[in-house]
Amino acid sequence: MTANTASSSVRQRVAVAGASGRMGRMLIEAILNSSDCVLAAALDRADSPSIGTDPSAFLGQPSGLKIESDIRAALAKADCLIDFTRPEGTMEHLAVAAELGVKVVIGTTGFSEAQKAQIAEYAQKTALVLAPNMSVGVNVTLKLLEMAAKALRTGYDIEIVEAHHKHKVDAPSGTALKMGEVIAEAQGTKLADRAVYERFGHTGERKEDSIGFATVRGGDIVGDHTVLFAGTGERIEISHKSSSRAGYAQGSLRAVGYLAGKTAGQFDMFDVLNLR
Ligand SMILES: NC(=O)C1=CN([C@@H]2O[C@H](COP(=O)(O)OP(=O)(O)OC[C@H]3O[C@@H](n4cnc5c(N)ncnc54)[C@H](OP(=O)(O)O)[C@@H]3O)[C@@H](O)[C@H]2O)C=CC1
Ligand SMILES: O=C(O)C1=N[C@H](C(=O)O)C[C@H](O)C1
Repeated sequence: MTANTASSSVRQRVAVAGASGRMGRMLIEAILNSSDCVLAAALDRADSPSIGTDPSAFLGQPSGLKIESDIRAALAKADCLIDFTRPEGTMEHLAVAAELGVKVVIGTTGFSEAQKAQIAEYAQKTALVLAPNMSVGVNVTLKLLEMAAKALRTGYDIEIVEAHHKHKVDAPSGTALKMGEVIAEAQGTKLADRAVYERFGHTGERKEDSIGFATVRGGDIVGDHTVLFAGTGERIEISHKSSSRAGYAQGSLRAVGYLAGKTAGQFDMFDVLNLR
């Protein structure tokens, strides 16, 4: 069977960057099974062994497309790019998308502050969604954290623990950092003034008002996040655990649909899911 790649006027034509990556494959599967999107192009780096192969061959379901490396040619065929790659790759792709007015859903994590500022500038030229976690469950968890952080402003020490697979290259995860930002903001503060990313040796007592981060890496853990509010005589733990990447892909497709009516501006999953 030839998969869902035939063009239709109402369906969003989607290009996927990092097509042979963990999320790239998940996204391709989700698009091929979607009635709202068609797979318009699949991208990988020029030196990737995947170039020239069918992006859905791994599903045993040919798409009729070939993975390519020319971002400009790929985006000429698309309404929206979904990018889960690395910060440097996303920045390169975004420059071209902004020039061509192609919308972008960015799932990549690990951006520097300078890169985030550059993304905000590109958002003046095209519409984009940037979120470190596209899953509905994680974004609802962020809202729960906002509420908890307001109610537990004093008397509770906050620690964020995240666990991911052994191939993950950035730490703490983008989601853990976002959790820290949401909590700090709900408490009228800035994460940069409170974050403690490392502890080793004779650290002294816990710094008052700090938000601590701990990172676990191993095996095939998809993504676990726990925020601990540790008080005196009690503690509250708010956890989210992903057992599949499908939720990230489904959230990304919702973001594509959300952007369909937009021409410029930066949005996140709170906008897409109407959680703001
Ligand atoms: N927002 C969310 O919901 C989620 C975000 N993520 C984030 O998405 C990103 C990708 O994760 P994952 O799929 O696991 O990673 P993978 O390493 O499995 O896939 C990354 C893909 O991007 C390609 N790539 C790497 N560097 C570049 C570059 N400079 N230019 C173009 N393409 C590049 C890789 O190609 P090659 O193999 O040749 O290097 C590969 O195809 C990470 O930042 C991760 O944190 C992940 C899951 C959910
Ligand atoms: O690299 C991953 O796998 C994931 N990365 C994102 C992050 O850094 O928060 C989202 C999810 O946790 C999976």
